[in-house]
Amino acid sequence: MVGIVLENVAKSFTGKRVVDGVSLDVNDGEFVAVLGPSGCGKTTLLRLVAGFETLDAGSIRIGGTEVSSRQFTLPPEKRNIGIVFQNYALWPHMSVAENVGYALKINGINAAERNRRSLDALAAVGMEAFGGRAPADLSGGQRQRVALARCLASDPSLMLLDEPLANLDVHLRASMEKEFLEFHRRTGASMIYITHDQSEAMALADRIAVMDAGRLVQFAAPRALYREPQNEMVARFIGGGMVFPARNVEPAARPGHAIVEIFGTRHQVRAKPGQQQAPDAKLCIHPGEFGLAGTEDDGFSATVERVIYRGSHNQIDFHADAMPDIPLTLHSYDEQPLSPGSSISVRVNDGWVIPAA
Ligand SMILES: Nc1ncnc2c1ncn2[C@@H]1O[C@H](COP(=O)(O)OP(=O)(O)OP(=O)(O)O)[C@@H](O)[C@H]1O
Repeated sequence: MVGIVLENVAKSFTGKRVVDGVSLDVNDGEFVAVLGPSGCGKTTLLRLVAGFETLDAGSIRIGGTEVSSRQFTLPPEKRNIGIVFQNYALWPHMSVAENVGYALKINGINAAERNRRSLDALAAVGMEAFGGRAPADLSGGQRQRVALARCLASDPSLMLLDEPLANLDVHLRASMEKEFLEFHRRTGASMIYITHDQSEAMALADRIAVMDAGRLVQFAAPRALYREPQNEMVARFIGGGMVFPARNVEPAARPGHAIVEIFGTRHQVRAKPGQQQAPDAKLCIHPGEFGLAGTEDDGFSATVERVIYRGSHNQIDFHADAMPDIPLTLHSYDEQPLSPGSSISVRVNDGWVIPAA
């Protein structure tokens, strides 16, 4: 187990900054997901940590030892890291067991020991019966398990995973998520897991690093990212957050709260401690945080645009009558029949004032 420290890491390709001053501190044994839209620099960051790319600026330390700087790059094979890619990268001409034992062979580990460690690793991912098969005769999920076993066999202190579930169908992804958590618990290795799927990141990671255009925008536990996004991009990216204007922000008597005007009505929402009075702010609310107001509640007037049955709830798309251009959504658990054009009153159960930039 080792911690990883990235300090002001930068990388450009053909003059374009792809990773722009990223500092990140991954604790010993921590599971960190790196999340962000396509092209934001996630894979490049991972390749820098792995040692496949050289740094333009900054430094990377693994377990207290500097492995990359502007002047120096320790080669990947000397970093004691395991890497799992989305395309598994299994050798097609080798059996499953040979694939798992290959790195051990390269490292000069004798056949008996190699065999034992390969079998143990295959057993850990429930694939002990498949050692003699060719990778081509396995399903996608099984291949990904073999790729995990291969990592496990070489007993890395740090694992780098680049969208390892991207090629799997939705059911397999859910079962592989469990597999990763079990794998993490079992090995105690530090993990850096790249994904653009926020629900996957939320389900797996201790902390999530959200990247946008090469920069690290927020690094926090999933709950903190969801509840307290630091800017608009994170607010929208995580959990379908809606961002819209609030007016006349006043600090509330309750610490960590503020009273704001939302579509003409006053509501108490969460805010950073020390939130100042302000004429305007941006607010983040998730669909589950609005509710249909009862007669005794204060709500803002709105109009239903469409109702979608989602099994566990109805998704109600609507707009506030005060600002009809902003599309809003709430989840309703009542059986109350609503149809497009209905007038409703909407309660604000929770919300977050996005800190001013
Ligand atoms: N070797 C390279 N040469 C030139 N440009 C590159 C190279 N590698 C990556 N890029 C560019 O750097 C940017 C970031 O790429 P990167 O693969 O790191 O993003 P990503 O966040 O992993 O994207 P995705 O989720 O789509 O895989 C992209 O614009 C990409 O085209």
